[in-house]
Amino acid sequence: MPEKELTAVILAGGEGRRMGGVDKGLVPLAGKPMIDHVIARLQPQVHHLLINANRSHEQYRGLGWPVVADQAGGHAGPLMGMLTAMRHVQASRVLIAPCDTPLLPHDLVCRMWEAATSDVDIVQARDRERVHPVVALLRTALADDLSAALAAGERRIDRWYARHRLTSVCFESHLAFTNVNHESDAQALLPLLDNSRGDYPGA
Ligand SMILES: Nc1nc2c(ncn2[C@@H]2O[C@H](COP(=O)(O)OP(=O)(O)OP(=O)(O)O)[C@@H](O)[C@H]2O)c(=O)[nH]1
Ligand SMILES: [Mg+2]
Repeated sequence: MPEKELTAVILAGGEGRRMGGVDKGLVPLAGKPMIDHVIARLQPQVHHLLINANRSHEQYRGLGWPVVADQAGGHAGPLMGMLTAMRHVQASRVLIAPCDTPLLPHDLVCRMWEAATSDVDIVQARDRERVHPVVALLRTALADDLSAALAAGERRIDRWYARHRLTSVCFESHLAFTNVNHESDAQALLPLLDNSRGDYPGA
């Protein structure tokens, strides 16, 4: 079981360029903002949620969770969202997830937590085909190291992860990490969204 104060930080700080510059977390999907689907998946699994966004703060706050902007502007990418998350959370680990993966596993947190042994700094999610590094459980004590890496120009998650004690947890369903990058991805997801048990067709 995760420690009492585990927080999930949902990264919604991107520019949504492949969708014409929209605020992806707020794009309507099956009648609610995309990030609401992510919240619905994560809320039962953690103790607190935090939304990391760089615009539309009023709307995000309206969803009922605190909202924090990136520590430094300039759209430095997901690593900057991760740094922001680490700086805002007191606990030793923080769970990170993107705002555009509405089908996250129901057992995400407990499986990631199990893998976060004392000799592991970073747990990332994977399926049988690929890793999903934006779904991760990070040791918050890495904040200074990440801050220095970002200041030195690092923007690649995989390269920063590789400098630390990293492990992966494999989830069976590749659909669980389906993410929305284009308008057509959102359409393709619609039939899967009402399957609340998480055993998706084709999984
Ligand atoms: N905090 C923060 N999060 C970011 C930033 N850039 C991307 N993200 C988040 O990282 C996750 C994965 O990013 P993408 O799927 O590339 O989303 P995006 O950058 O908004 O979209 P594109 O502009 O089309 O690449 C999403 O949850 C984004 O919100 C950033 O500069 N800051
Ligand atoms: Mg991007």
